[in-house]
Amino acid sequence: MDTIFLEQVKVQTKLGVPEWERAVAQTIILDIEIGYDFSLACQSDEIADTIDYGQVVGRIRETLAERSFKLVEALGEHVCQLILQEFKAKSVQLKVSKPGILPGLKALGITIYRQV
Ligand SMILES: Nc1nc2c(c(=O)[nH]1)N=C([C@H](O)[C@@H](O)CO)CN2
Repeated sequence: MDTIFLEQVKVQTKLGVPEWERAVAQTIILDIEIGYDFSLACQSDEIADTIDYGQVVGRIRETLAERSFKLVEALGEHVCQLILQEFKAKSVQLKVSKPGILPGLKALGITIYRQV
């Protein structure tokens, strides 16, 4: 499977189990691998034949600015479904990192894989 990767995408969103944590947006970091057959785009050289990664980042930032989640797991599922449904991706491998949450570690979070 061909993949498009987006590394260390910084996104502002309201995320956290306690209510106080969801009161203010915080920065989370996404690493995304999108599975898609872009062999047609390799031949045509047309953006219409692949997934426009700029559009993907824009939609993720837009939706996460509007939404609020308690769990990083729920946020991850939301992002995966957005990419699969809106961009017709075949699969999504996603890592969601929350930096600076616990003392003594750089970041924590989840990885999630979804495919159609
Ligand atoms: N498995 C998870 N554990 C925890 C989460 C989570 O989203 N998934 N979140 C929290 C809190 O939001 C914490 O990060 C800050 O108070 C705790 N555990």
